[in-house]
Amino acid sequence: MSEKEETKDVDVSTINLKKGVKNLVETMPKLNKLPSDFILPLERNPLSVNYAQIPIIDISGLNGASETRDSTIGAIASACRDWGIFTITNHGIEEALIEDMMEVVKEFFGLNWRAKMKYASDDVMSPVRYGTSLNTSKKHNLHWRDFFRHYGHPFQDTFHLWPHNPPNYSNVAREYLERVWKMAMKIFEAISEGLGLEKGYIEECLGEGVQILAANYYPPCPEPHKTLGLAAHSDHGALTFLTQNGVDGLQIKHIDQTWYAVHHVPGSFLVNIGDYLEILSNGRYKSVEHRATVNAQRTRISIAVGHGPQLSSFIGPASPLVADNGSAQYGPIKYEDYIKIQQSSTVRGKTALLALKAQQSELI
Ligand SMILES: O=C(O)CCC(=O)C(=O)O
Ligand SMILES: [Fe+2]
Repeated sequence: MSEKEETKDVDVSTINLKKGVKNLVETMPKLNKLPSDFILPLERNPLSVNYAQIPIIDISGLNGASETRDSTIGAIASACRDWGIFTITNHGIEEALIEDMMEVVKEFFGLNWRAKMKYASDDVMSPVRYGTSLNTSKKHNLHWRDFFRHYGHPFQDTFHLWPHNPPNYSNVAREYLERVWKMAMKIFEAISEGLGLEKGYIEECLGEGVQILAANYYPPCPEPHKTLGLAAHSDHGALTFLTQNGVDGLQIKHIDQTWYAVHHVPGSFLVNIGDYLEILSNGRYKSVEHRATVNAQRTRISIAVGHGPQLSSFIGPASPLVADNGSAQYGPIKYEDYIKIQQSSTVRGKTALLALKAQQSELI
């Protein structure tokens, strides 16, 4: 290849980009240079960071005798305070179900682009949504990711809208999401108790609640050190449960402001704190900023399931925790409005939450 060809930018039209990065790498198998739209202003090579030693918690202790239960609640409370992310093991969801879920997600992404584009939407609140990058309706640096999202619990509202292809997708996803929801409620009980609240406090705040599944597909990338699969952000809900296909790529920004890579232990879930839990705890626990890196060799697939309050509810700190702190640090805001603000921004990080906090401090 001549010098000129090597330095030439790859021209990828907007139309082609809307079909996603999976389609891009498949239609341009010789692509060895990252198209300039994907180059992100990164301070340093995102692939050069160290692994974090995040806490690993055996949550079967929550079903044990009171001493074991208390020490498990204590471990969860410390992990929430010190890390905002932890690994849970012995959670009771069979590995076979997690593998089946990964398989149907993989099959969904394997459909041709026309089948997936049926679910394409620029509306961030669309109950079922396929897309690429962050927000294709707005101009911004692109990310090396295709995604597919839909609501889970409460199932009666959207189950009929989930994909019918692959044929077993909706049944497998339903079983998976029901089990993850139950597991999340158990952890919310532990977190409530760890915060000194009644056991059922958080679950009650959630009302009917909302569960959102995000499946992310990161194909091999020609220059992975110049871009990201997903830019730094925090999740808007209370807790997100993440599993992946055996390929690492998640990174977190620790309290010391350093980025660390996170290893996923097969069969476990990574659990991370989102903005709603930071708000509810009146800032005792902080949502963890995280991002996804990509690599040159292997496709990475992750499945993240977020849990938050029902969309119509007004969110704010738990009153017993406001009494302790003296004043409410955040909100109130309708949860649905918060999601719209957070999801529509092309500059992520924790900007939405910081704006909510700043707004509140002006009122105090
Ligand atoms: O792929 C990952 O590891 C992160 C996914 C994520 O942060 C999300 O879907 O919100
Ligand atoms: Fe996330």
